[in-house]
Amino acid sequence: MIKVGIIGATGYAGNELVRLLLGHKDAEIVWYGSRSYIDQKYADVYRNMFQLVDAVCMDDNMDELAKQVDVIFTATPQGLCASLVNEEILSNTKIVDLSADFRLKDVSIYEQWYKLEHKAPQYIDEAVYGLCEINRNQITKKTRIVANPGCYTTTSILTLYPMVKEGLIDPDTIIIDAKSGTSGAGRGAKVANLFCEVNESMKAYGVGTHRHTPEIEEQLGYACGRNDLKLIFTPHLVPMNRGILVTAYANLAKDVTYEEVKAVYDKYYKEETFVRVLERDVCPETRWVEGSNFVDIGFKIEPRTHRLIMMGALDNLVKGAAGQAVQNMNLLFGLPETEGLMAAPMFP
Ligand SMILES: NC(=O)C1=CN([C@@H]2O[C@H](COP(=O)(O)OP(=O)(O)OC[C@H]3O[C@@H](n4cnc5c(N)ncnc54)[C@H](OP(=O)(O)O)[C@@H]3O)[C@@H](O)[C@H]2O)C=CC1
Ligand SMILES: CC(=O)N[C@@H](CCC(=O)OP(=O)(O)O)C(=O)O
Repeated sequence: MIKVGIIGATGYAGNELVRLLLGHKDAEIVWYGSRSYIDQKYADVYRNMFQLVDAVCMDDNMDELAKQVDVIFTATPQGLCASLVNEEILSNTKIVDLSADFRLKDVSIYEQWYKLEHKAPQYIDEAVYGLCEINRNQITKKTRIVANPGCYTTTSILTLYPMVKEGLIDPDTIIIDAKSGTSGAGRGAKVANLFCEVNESMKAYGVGTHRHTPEIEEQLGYACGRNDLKLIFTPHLVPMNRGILVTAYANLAKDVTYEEVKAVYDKYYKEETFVRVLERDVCPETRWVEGSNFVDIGFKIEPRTHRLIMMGALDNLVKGAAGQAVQNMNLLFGLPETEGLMAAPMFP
């Protein structure tokens, strides 16, 4: 049994980790970390766990936790994991960090976009960017830190990656329009996320400045061998609980047919359990992936403007956070990658 500790178990991503790990046959949660609910029963914070979880919440003492568990998930705000991690911890356990602390390889870009001083830059190089479908060979029993990609970035990169990698689109013309449900903003109380502020409305935010922009640029830059790739990423907040929908646009680099584009997507994803390339003219919808670890992808060639329109949908709390983190844990311990993750999407 893999012993698991979760720092940030009382957040939305943390609760989703708990839900998924309860159904995992090789993992046992032994530490429900919290800042605000220490000594309170976890099931009193999240009543969906009534009679399923007896444990009380513990503090975020990562040094102590590292001695007790095989893997720690940090589902905490940006900067916290980097401020806690040290060599002794990493000699005792593995870390899957759901925040962005180890995602960007250039610390100055992290500090510029996150407006935070990075407290552990010495671990950035060894951390593996845990986008499993692309980097699974780098995630092994020897890996100590996995930087779990974010929700917008997972959707955007998986949707665009084959097209960029195979040169079907001009990467300098990429525009990503993304939409997220409100759980993407976390459970913490913020006026902007109150019911009346979000319900019956939609808005763009972080326009031209959203911190996921350099993460997508870096990863798609690797795909086309460029370290200067720039693109436009515009997120929107929509009044639903879960889900990310990405619609991405780019100029075609050459004339292509539907069959040629489909063949490229199939080349990368036909064998991937969690990436579903949809049938011709079917557009992904968040409702068809909700509660699951699937990413649905569709596309349309737009001949009038010689562009390709690429679409992707996933559940921000599952493939966009906790599900991908469990997928990474499975890889770290040599388990079947799909263990604990094969629940079908729920509907309605
Ligand atoms: N929500 C999403 O869709 C996604 C989230 N992520 C990332 O996952 C991480 C968690 O996000 P999310 O669950 O939404 O956030 P929440 O705000 O819902 O939860 C944050 C968690 O971190 C804990 N926490 C906050 N501050 C501290 C601190 N100083 N020390 C210890 N624990 C602390 C909170 O504890 P308590 O409640 O007890 O105070 C809570 O458990 C973030 O880095 C986020 O960017 C990534 C992809 C998607
Ligand atoms: C709707 C909403 O507010 N979403 C969050 C991003 C989700 C997230 O969790 O961020 P990471 O992927 O960086 O971990 C935001 O835009 O800041």
